Amino acid sequence: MSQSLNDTHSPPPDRPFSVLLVEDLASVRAHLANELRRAGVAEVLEACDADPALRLFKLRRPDVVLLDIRLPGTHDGYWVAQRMRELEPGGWTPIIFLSGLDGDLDVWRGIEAGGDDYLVKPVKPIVLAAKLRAMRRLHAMRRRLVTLTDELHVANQRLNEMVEMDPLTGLVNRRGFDRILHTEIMAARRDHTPLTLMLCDLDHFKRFNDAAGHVQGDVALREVARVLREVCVRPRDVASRYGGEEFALILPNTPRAGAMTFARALGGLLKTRGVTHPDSPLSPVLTLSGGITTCVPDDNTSAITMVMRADEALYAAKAQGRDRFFSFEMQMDTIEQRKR
Ligand SMILES: Nc1nc2c(ncn2[C@@H]2O[C@H](COP(=O)(O)OP(=O)(O)OP(=O)(O)O)[C@@H](O)[C@H]2O)c(=O)[nH]1
Repeated sequence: MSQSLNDTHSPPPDRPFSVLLVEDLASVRAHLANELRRAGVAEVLEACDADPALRLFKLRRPDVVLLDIRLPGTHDGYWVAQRMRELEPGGWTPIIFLSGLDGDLDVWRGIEAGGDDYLVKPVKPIVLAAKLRAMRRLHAMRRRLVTLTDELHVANQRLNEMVEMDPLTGLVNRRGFDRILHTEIMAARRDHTPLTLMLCDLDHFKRFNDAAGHVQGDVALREVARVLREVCVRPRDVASRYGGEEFALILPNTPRAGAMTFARALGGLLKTRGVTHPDSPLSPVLTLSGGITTCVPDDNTSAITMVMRADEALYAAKAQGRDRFFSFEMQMDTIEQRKR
């Protein structure tokens, strides 16, 4: 929506009102320029034929164009109006045709070519002033509309962000996670690149809450979120709050070995932060366990299968003593080797 209105051709909002006057006869041009200034136009840009008119239009972005139909050279005013319209896709600078011709067909051709109004020469000052007033009014309304559209666009963007944001931690929430994981699976399938999903769960967090209280629990969750944001250094890495004290990391273009290095860095950084755990049988500071799955997605890969695999690996990490990361695929490889 904003794209169509707020095009690059829109003049800056606080610029004085300007008119581009395209007229080949110097005496008529001087007279009209004078009348325009008397009518309150701050800047009158003057051109005598097609090329300088288009150059000025591109460069100075006038608010209104007064355009003579008959111009010297090969191009007439209709042609100039069409080029002007092409130069501002989505934008709309009012164009008023000027001509000694007053046939109905000329009016028709002028409007067809992209004109908004038509003035027959010699132009009466009072008529010129009235048309300008009308165009200025339209111009002001359009500016207001552009501003409102911009505001609406910003508000919509903010709303979209809020819909996918977890309020406690500021991380992407479950809804955002679902969307992004789906997108990244499609991208990795297309590009044949490895995608890693890591589910992390804080260890003995119930005991944390029970001993320190929920408010301190929330503080700890925010600190964990900060750590996750810090380790997600690549632009497409995403840290999300999957639910409660569970977090999910989506790491595009990350093979198994890279995922393990990442997990070690994450566990190490969380320990360095040293969030005191008041009642953990494992460690004096908060720790987490993680389940990892890595694959180059194919037609059978879905968000559900990836989450199930990461969850299974997480369950194994918890069962084996917590404060560790397990990879679903590495576990599978080990099982396969044992079978042989
Ligand atoms: N403070 C706080 N606590 C939360 C929030 N969401 C979930 N929790 C708590 O996280 C705890 C999760 O407990 P469990 O699922 O039993 O897991 P755990 O105690 O961490 O045990 P393991 O995962 O087996 O190590 C519960 O006490 C929840 O109340 C939250 O937003 N804030």
